Amino acid sequence: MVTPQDTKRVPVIEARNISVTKQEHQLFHDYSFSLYEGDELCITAPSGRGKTVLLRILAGLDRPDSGELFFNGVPYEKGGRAQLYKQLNWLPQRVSPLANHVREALLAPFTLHANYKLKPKDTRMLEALTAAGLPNTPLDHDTSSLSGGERQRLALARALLLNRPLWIADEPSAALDKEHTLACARFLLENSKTLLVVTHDAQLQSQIDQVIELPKLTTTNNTETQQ
Ligand SMILES: Nc1ncnc2c1ncn2[C@@H]1O[C@H](COP(=O)(O)OP(=O)(O)OP(=O)(O)O)[C@@H](O)[C@H]1O
Repeated sequence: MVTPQDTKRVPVIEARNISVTKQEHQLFHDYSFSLYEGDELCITAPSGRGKTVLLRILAGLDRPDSGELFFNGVPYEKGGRAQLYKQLNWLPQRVSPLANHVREALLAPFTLHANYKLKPKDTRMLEALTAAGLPNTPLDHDTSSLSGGERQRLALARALLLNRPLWIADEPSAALDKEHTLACARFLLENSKTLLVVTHDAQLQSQIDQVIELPKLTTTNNTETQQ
């Protein structure tokens, strides 16, 4: 939601007039979107409308067919994407444990040079697991034995350890029950400064400040508009 003050503020993430077609089906036409620092925003829409496609574009992982993306006013193509990657905790829909054991799974991002100095100690990792809803999980626990919901919570613990201000999460509660969904919402809200979530989950939506429905692309008089 854009307020009069927002006209002076620079969005953390801005998509300007993006268009995207997948398999001959246009998902976005001249679509614009802004996320401001401190926003807690949820995007919802019926299945297949393009929520994941949009999120991946905003997260700098895919490119639109046309249009521009900006991070703090800097075009993704001119350094904005690189700046975004330093600030972003990306929580994808399908979580990969990234390693055979919990400790290595949590440490995976810290093997990268950019994160190496932030490598957490065991005590910090155990605290993060507890905060993310996996208490009493040994660090040498085999990740292949984790359920889908436990994998999602492992990804939350990993994100917590990375300690970044901007969180983008795609269906973070997809494999969680009611109780864990509420805990997940609290966790996301407490640990992010700016939060963008895609979800169908009414319970998760109810916890988040703003909910926007992704507009449907309609065709009228040969003119396509995003409503
Ligand atoms: N890489 C791709 N190649 C071809 N088609 C794709 C690709 N990614 C997405 N699509 C198509 O784009 C459409 C939107 O996909 P997307 O995953 O964004 O939907 P969604 O709104 O997130 O749906 P859901 O709620 O079911 O996850 C779908 O029809 C999908 O098949």
